[in-house]
Amino acid sequence: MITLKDIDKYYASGFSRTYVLRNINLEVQEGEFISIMGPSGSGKSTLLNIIGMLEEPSSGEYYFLDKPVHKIKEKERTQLHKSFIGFVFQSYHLIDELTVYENIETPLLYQDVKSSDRKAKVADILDKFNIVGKKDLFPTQLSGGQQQLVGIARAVVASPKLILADEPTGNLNSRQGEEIMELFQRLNQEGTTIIQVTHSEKNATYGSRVIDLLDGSVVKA
Ligand SMILES: Nc1ncnc2c1ncn2[C@@H]1O[C@H](COP(=O)(O)OP(=O)(O)OP(=O)(O)O)[C@@H](O)[C@H]1O
Repeated sequence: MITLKDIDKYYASGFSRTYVLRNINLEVQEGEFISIMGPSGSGKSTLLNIIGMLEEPSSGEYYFLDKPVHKIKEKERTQLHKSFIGFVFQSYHLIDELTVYENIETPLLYQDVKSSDRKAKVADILDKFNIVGKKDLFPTQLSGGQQQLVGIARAVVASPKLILADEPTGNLNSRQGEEIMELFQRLNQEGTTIIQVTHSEKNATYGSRVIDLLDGSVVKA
C-alpha cells in the first residue's frame, strides 16, 4: 500500500540543514496495524503527516497504492487523501460551529456523496459508535473521550482504506483510551490499515508491528 524510499525532511537553518527525517525506507502492506514510537522530537508526527499527504518530504519517493505521490500535482494528491485516508488528530480538530452529526458528515460532502447515502452512512456510524443520542450536540458539549470518538467517526465514515492517528488517546483517560484501541482493532480486523503514533507501550500491543524512530531515523521496523 505504501512505499517510502529515501525520504528526507529538513529545514534550512542558516547555512546548514536541520534534519527532521533522514533516509526513511518503509513498506506498509494493506491490513497492517502499525505503531510509530520514539522519543519526543524524533519525527513521528512529521512521518505520519507525510504519509497522510499533509506535508511534503524534502526529497525521496513516496508511492501510495502504486501512485507516485512525490510526482503528482497538489490537486490529485488532495483527491487521493480524501478518497483513501482518514486522519485522527490528538486534539480532535472538530469544527465547533457544527453539530456532531454535521462534523461526521463533512468528509462525505467533500466526496460529493449524495444526500440519501450521506444520511444512511452517518446514521450507521452514529449507531456503531453508540453516540446516536449526541448527534445534535456541539463538540464543546461533549467530554474529551466523546469528542475523540466523534473525531474517529468522522475519520472512518467514508470507509477509508487507511487510518492515520496521531496520539489518538493522548488526551483521554485509560478507560477511554482502551475503548479507542479496541475500536481500532475491530476496524483493522474488518480490513482497514492503521498507522498510529503513540508513546504508550500498551497501545502498541494492539497493533501488529512497531516502527521505532530515533533522531529522524528508523531504528527498528
Ligand atoms: N517548521 C519547522 N522548522 C524547523 N523545525 C521543525 C519545523 N517543524 C517541525 N520541526 C522539528 O521537527 C522535529 C520533529 O517534530 P515531530 O513533531 O515530527 O516530532 P515527534 O516525534 O512527533 O514529537 P512529539 O512526540 O513531541 O510530538 C522537532 O524537533 C521539531 O522542532
